[in-house]
Amino acid sequence: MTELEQKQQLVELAKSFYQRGYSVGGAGNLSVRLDDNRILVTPTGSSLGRLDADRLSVLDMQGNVLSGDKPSKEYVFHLALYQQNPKCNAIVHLHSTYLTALSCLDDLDQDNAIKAFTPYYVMRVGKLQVIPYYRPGSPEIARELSERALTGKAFLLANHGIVVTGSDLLDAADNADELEETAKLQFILQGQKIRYLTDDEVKDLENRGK
Ligand SMILES: O=C(CO)COP(=O)(O)O
Repeated sequence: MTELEQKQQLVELAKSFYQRGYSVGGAGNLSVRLDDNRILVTPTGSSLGRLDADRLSVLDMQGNVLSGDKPSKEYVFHLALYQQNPKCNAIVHLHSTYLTALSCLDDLDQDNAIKAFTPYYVMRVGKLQVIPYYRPGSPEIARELSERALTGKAFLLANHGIVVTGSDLLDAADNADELEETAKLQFILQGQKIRYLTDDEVKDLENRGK
């Protein structure tokens, strides 16, 4: 893909999140690893529904702005994940309704906030680690994520939202979709007796990939 195509794809996927109600107002941010260790990231305060490809921020790995508008206040955690995990090539951060609702619950299992009950959750995401609450934009979020960068693809920021990574932007977006749907199902099933996947069923899925 050319750089222009990568920018256009980011604008298109961000709009899709916005149109489906996965982000409202100026919430959420997306990024992609470009060549030469540069990162494309959404500008701070921008609506995911109204991005302009020409104004997306391009950063180097030290966080210097090479072109475009001022980057998302969360660019530090995006860079931390790229620096720590060479397989992470795209990141989606959303305040989508069901995952954010989940992030506000007390007593979540910090190692995995959603116990597997559908195969695609296992195949795409695997587990959902919880990051303690810090204010949006806090460098502490970057510190916590960099410590866990090699241990999973999805992280629930307590009282805030979700961070999902992928091998490219389509993969990260599909992972985010799957995760939001899984959180929605978990709320729909609340109070009912769920048949969780067994450890053997989970292992079988992990060995196959998606
Ligand atoms: O979702 C957000 C913070 O967590 C939005 O911040 P930015 O507009 O700076 O990207």
